[in-house]
Amino acid sequence: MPVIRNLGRAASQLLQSSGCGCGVSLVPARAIGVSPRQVASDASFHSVTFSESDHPRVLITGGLGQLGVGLAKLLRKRFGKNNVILSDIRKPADNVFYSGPFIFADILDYKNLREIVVNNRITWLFHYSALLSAVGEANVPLARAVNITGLHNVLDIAAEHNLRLFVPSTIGAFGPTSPRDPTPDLCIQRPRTIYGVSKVHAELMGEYYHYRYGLDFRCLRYPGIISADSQPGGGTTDYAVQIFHDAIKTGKFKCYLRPDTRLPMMYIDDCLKATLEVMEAPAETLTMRTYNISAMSFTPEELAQEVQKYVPELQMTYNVDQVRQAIADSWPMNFDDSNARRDWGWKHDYDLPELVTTMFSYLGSDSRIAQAN
Ligand SMILES: NC(=O)c1ccc[n+]([C@@H]2O[C@H](COP(=O)([O-])OP(=O)(O)OC[C@H]3O[C@@H](n4cnc5c(N)ncnc54)[C@H](O)[C@@H]3O)[C@@H](O)[C@H]2O)c1
Ligand SMILES: C[C@@H](O)[C@H](N)C(=O)O
Repeated sequence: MPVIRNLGRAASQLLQSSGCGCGVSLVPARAIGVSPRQVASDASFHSVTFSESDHPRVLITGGLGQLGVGLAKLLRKRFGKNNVILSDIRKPADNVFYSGPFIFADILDYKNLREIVVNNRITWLFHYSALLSAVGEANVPLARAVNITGLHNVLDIAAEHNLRLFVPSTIGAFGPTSPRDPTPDLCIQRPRTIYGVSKVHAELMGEYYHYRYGLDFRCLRYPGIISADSQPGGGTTDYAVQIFHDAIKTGKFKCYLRPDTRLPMMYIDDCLKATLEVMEAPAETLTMRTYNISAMSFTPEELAQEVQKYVPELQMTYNVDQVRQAIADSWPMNFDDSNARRDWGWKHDYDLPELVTTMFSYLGSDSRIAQAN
């Protein structure tokens, strides 16, 4: 690491002393200039007033997906409601809109994103916008735009404005030639989805900006995330959320992955806790900028067995979707997160039994569950 950091320093010193008079900056070139469009700070969202405090002022992009609303809730508890702005290109539900500041932000609109950061004096950015693995394969040009061009916009704005930037990566950043059981932080990464390719790109670009421009980039590779009060956005691990809803509603679940498909998974509270922890970790504790995090790993068959403790009559059938099966077969089965545990004390709270108990207690104990107990 120090070698690379020194390389970056040496390169900028070389440029600065080159005598070209071109005033080489440590931030990306397009980040220098004046935004032609300035809007009033409260023009497009409601009731945002920041109190003077040491708290970071946070922007979450792509915040209306499976993870963003929960993240906003956690961050608002910690930093104050008005210090956390949720954003997306979709219309928020009433309860989300009235729970704190919300703003329209399209990450493909560089100038607008920059205005939002400037006008709201943003200091931390959580970049959640993305097209996930399955929807990415269904629309590669859009996935490329959102996941790669959008990331470039975010990186430049973050570097220019000295933001602490969190970008989630994924188990999908690995591929069939990666070691799969377990998968360490540093190994071959040759994913075969546009989602995975874009996430490896994000990891590498973020780390490059860190060493080249001093950007405070932090990245966790999430497993498949399981949540009760938000729906997944079109990934390969979505079955592990849907099974709970279908078990309760119909007592039947048709799984699109083979029964023995093992993937790393995590309950949403652990995922969001890890995200906040890595953002708050002192920089000197981070020996890396991209970490695996892990909690549990299971197959559809094992999940069904655990669900059947609550819904014994659950009928699980399989109708394999070749696209998602091929993706899952190329992903890690178990994730090695020993570096996160060592460096900043990562520790998960939920294993499979606690996950299933928590999901059923959130989703309501209807007659099926009552009968089982
Ligand atoms: N959910 C998981 O299991 C999981 C696992 C690993 C990594 N991640 C990563 O975490 C992040 C959040 O995941 P999620 O599950 O909430 O995703 P999601 O698909 O549920 O939500 C993504 C959001 O991005 C928004 N978006 C799309 N195009 C946009 C644009 N041009 N500008 C702004 N927003 C745009 C969408 O409207 C959507 O609300 C993603 O980066 C994802 O790759 C998620
Ligand atoms: C694993 C993760 O990145 C996402 N849930 C997907 O399946 O695409």
